[in-house]
Amino acid sequence: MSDESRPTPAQNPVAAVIPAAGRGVRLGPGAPKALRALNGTPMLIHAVRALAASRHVSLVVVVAPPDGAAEVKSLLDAHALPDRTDFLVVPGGESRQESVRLGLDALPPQYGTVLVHDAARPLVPVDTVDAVIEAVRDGAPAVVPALPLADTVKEVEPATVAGAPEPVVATPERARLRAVQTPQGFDRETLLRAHETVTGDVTDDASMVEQLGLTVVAVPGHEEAFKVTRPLDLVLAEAVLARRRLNDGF
Ligand SMILES: Nc1ccn([C@@H]2O[C@H](COP(=O)(O)OP(=O)(O)OP(=O)(O)O)[C@@H](O)[C@H]2O)c(=O)n1
Ligand SMILES: C[C@](O)(CO)[C@H](O)COP(=O)(O)O
Repeated sequence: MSDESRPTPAQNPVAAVIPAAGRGVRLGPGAPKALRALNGTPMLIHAVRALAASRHVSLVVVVAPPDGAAEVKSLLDAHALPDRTDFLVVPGGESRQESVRLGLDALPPQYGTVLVHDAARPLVPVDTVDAVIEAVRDGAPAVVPALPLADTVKEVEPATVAGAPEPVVATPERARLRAVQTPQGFDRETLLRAHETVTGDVTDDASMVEQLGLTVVAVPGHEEAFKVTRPLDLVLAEAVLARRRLNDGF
């Protein structure tokens, strides 16, 4: 798209969909993961603030646990959030993919750029959010924040019995691999088409766009955008928040 035909930021506002309807099975027993506290504040509130910190994001759609929409609305009302951002809450579904689709269904028509961000990545820095938005506004139909890997990765023949040794079948060249984070950013029409067209299990939204045959681009991610998945991740998240408080001097 030429610079002249590209919509200005005012003509193309950004909405963020935050799927937060997961149970958090890998985190262990307790409340749905997004509602668990990090330093006394629900993980979801951290994630909402992280996205609303971008001055480009004017709407955040939270996809709540299926029977938790009223609770999530009360949580949003009870916590300080930027006045310039609008908030919507919708109930989620059985899978991440279904929850994202339910969030997309709630989007008003004026939003041409859409971010999809895991509530489980509560500490993503605003610079990462803005880098994704900028790449979409520069014309990419789909953008992911991504980091190089620190471990060597092996492809295995998965064991049929848990804990049994698994034959290694390949070692992909690590320099070409990236660990992909969120927010993932999209031209709205592309993301809607992907969700209408692609069936089957996927683990992120960008891979649905890849299945349409379109190019997805990666921009630098951030180590603080990690996903809170297992109990040790909670320890790391609280340590990051403590470090931020020290650096901010309060
Ligand atoms: N039915 C679902 C499942 C997941 N998610 C959301 O998708 C994001 C990434 O999912 P994940 O980290 O796997 O969360 P859970 O599904 O809660 O984790 P687990 O697989 O351990 O249960 C999370 O913000 C989660 O709330 C969702 O909105 N709806
Ligand atoms: C979308 C995602 O965070 C990109 O890394 C990831 O695929 C989500 O996986 P999960 O198993 O649903 O947590």
